[in-house]
Amino acid sequence: MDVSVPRPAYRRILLKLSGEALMGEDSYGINRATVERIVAEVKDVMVLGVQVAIVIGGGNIFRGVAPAAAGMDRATADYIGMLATVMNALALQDAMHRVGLPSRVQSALNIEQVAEPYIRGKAMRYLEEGKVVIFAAGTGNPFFTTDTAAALRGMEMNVDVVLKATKVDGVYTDDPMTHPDAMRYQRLTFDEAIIRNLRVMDATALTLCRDQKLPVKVFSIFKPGALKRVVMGEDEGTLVEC
Ligand SMILES: Nc1ncnc2c1ncn2[C@@H]1O[C@H](COP(=O)(O)OP(=O)(O)OP(=O)(O)O)[C@@H](O)[C@H]1O
Ligand SMILES: O=c1ccn([C@@H]2O[C@H](COP(=O)(O)O)[C@@H](O)[C@H]2O)c(=O)[nH]1
Repeated sequence: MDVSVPRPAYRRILLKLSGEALMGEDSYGINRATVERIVAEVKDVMVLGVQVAIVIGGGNIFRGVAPAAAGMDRATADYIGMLATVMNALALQDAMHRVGLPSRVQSALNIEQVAEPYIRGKAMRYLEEGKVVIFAAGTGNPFFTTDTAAALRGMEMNVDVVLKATKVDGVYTDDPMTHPDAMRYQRLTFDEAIIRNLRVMDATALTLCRDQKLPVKVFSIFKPGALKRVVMGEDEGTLVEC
């Protein structure tokens, strides 16, 4: 009889949390119950000994390319978008603190009264100490996205995988929100995702991950227990790899 306990498939992960995932059923902002549920899911994988770094999006508050930003200088709109991710990061950290999950926020924009600056070595040490590191303000540069920040920080942190937690349960042949007949891939290559313009993740992020051979798993953060199933290597979401 095999009594071995199943072990996580990954030692260190970069979880990209869509800002919109924090809205829950609301149409805007941060839904407290939703944040608490996501934090509980993160805690479930931390107790398995998995090191967790998070890049948080800002789409629930502000997007540089959204209609709300129309007419604005693009770089200014993007800085507003990055500041939105800082708000999400603080809300996430607060919820982690309330359940005793140690975490640190590091910001790519200098905002030292609010969050530590991004320092790679320090972030690595926090991960080794079992703290969640939440990366805020994306890459710190306008004209980028938090998906690209996830690829970048994932590479810098030497993670095993980028887990893109979003509203849909994987990569589809077309946007499933607008094409209900679209089919989900179980796995596909970066080149296929880029050539077919499957916009679940932006092309810059996909290219970075492809070049560094960093796999990406796309899954739904709204599906209870999905994060743990992904971490345990179970069949969940879509794997994008070389
Ligand atoms: N081929 C595709 N397969 C799956 N999803 C797709 C595809 N094309 C477009 N999408 C859309 O991509 C979206 C993923 O975006 P998500 O909300 O995670 O965006 P984000 O910009 O990373 O996050 P944020 O909400 O923080 O701005 C899904 O809502 C989905 O509707
Ligand atoms: O590196 C970055 C990351 C983000 N932005 C701006 O922030 C918003 C919100 O990020 P999402 O990835 O859409 O969640 C984004 O639309 C950009 O305006 C940025 O400029 N640089």
